[in-house]
Amino acid sequence: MSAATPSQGTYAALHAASLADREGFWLKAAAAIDWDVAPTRAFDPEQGVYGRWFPEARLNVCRNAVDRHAEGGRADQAAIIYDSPVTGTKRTITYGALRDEVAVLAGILADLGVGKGDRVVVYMPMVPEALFGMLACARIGAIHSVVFGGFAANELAARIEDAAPKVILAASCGIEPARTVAYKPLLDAAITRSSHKPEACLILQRPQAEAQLVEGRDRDWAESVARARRDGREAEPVPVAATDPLYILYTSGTTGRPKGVVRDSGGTCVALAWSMANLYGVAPGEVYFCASDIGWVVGHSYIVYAPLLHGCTTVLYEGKPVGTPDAGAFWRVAAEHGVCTLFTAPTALRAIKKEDPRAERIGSYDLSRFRALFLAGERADPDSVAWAERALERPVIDHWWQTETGWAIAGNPIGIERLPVKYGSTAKPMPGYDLHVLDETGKPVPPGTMGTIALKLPLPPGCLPTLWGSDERFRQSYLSTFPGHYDTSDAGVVDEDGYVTVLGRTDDIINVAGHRLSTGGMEAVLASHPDVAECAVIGIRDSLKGEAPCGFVVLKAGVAKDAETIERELVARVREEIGPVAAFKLALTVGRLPKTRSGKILRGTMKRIADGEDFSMPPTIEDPAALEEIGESLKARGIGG
Ligand SMILES: CCC(=O)SCCNC(=O)CCNC(=O)[C@H](O)C(C)(C)COP(=O)(O)OP(=O)(O)OC[C@H]1O[C@@H](n2cnc3c(N)ncnc32)[C@H](O)[C@@H]1OP(=O)(O)O
Repeated sequence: MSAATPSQGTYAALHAASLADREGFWLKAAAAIDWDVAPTRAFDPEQGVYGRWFPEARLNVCRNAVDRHAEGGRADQAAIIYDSPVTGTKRTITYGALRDEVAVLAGILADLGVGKGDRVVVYMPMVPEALFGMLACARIGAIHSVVFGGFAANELAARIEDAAPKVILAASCGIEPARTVAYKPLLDAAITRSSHKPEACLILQRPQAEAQLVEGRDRDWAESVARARRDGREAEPVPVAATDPLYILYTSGTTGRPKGVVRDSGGTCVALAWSMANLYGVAPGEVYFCASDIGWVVGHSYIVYAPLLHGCTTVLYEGKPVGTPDAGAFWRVAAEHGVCTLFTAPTALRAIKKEDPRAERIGSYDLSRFRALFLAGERADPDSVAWAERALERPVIDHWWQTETGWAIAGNPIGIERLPVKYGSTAKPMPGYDLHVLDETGKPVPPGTMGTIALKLPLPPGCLPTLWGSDERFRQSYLSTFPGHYDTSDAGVVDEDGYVTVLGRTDDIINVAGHRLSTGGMEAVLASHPDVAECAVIGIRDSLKGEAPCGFVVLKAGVAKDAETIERELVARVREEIGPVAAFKLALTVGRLPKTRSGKILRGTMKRIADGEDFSMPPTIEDPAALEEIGESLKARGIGG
């Protein structure tokens, strides 16, 4: 069995080598993967939109993540530890058992007519069957598209419409600490709204809320598995091209439908296996705990694929950082399962810090095997990083990546060399990333100067090669602003030492509790209210969630309904249309929106006012009094200076 071992050399030497000798660097990393046809070259610049990784190679991702470990001495090692405080359940699934579960489910999918290249939507909470489903797709070369459970039917419908799945895997419900979320009515509504209809849905019935099955379309998961086992039905891994898609994961677009980020098979395996040893410093056989959700890219990469590709045990945690039952939950899990590395979002850390400011709960647990805490998903505030360092007495490492990249753009590769931590910075670019900070004309800015962070093409393995069904949208969205570069749409600086600091988005995306959300999408929902004439949504600073959305609405002339009722309706409407994950709780009725003389709404200045920051009056403002009115309406709700 091959498994990535940490690369020799310093960070600087490796990063330089990855750019100077792309072929040599990534072909060496590719040795960690079992190929059906091994790559003879790493990159073909002539294929795809900007080139493709491992163009002639073939492999099966599921075989690499499961079978080779089951057959290579890890059959009795835990592959997945499911720990669910919300249901009071714990379950350990060995690599041997995982192989069986996945092979049977893959057989069921194949019997439902799913084959190589077909799409399967997965709308499931954090249960082992969701992972079985993802891996079963990979086993037969089907493309999964997981949709986060906190999205409403409309968002699910948009994803079904775009991915056109043959089959949908779903659970009857998800379990939030305060309520059971019935998934099935959302699924049924989404299928009704979508013009594309799946041929079948496989429904995992959970006892907390069993679902009504639709005859002729829905099948019971447990019954299907029992039947397949009885019939000895299993599917073997199907080799696919390294360039074939492994999955599609949708992320908020600035306008209109969500963008289907495509992840390929070969590059993903190589990059993720490399990252486990070199970035996270984790060895095969160790226990890795990524406290995110399989609906996000972090969950795809570091709950499912990377730990399993690397022969680790992955912890699948169905709970929250606080309240299930307390702020010691993560430390309890880490101690109980012998976790070496925890990866979570800064918002989770802030929630723990708020409830247990003196970090007293940590002392109740044996964290002797715990080595490092990694943070990503949003900017990590220095206070929380310093708090965690003091409390854990371990490295706390912020790193930066995007749904599009699938793994870290910048980080502190403790498997190679531990770089000094600079609070607020995500350290240095990872191998393969040729990172530049550019001004609006595309010229590099001097160190320490803010600009847009752009990545010179090609992107390294594991990053998106395109958007599902639209090379043109991919080019327009990411490659057109700075020719020859991928535009991250994140603003930031690189300092004299090469440290990267990400400061915020350059588009209308906001980050709420580590969730990337489009303010444009929320504005569309507000504007659809019959009483709303115009609106603007901004992200305002939130001590817990990083940012929280705030909507300003101007009502149509002659509306008789009181503003408070309309504001309540608007909050409900966003929850209904986008989902609870939008965390849209604040709508403010104002007399007018501040605009430039050319009619552009001054969202940036409104945000500075809401965040209590100094601002200068934009010289092109139509009427300065409109900004004062925004300040007053915020102040009336206790927001801003
Ligand atoms: C690096 C590339 C990336 O950025 S990938 C994305 C990385 N981001 C993450 O991993 C997300 C990190 N955040 C979290 O895990 C959560 O926000 C944590 C910190 C645990 C807090 O969770 P919670 O208390 O539920 O707050 P929230 O803001 O997430 O939730 C808002 C409302 O949505 C609901 N919700 C949440 N998850 C689900 C779900 N799976 N199914 C159904 N509903 C869900 C929550 O219950 C909450 O609802 P409510 O408004 O309180 O009623």
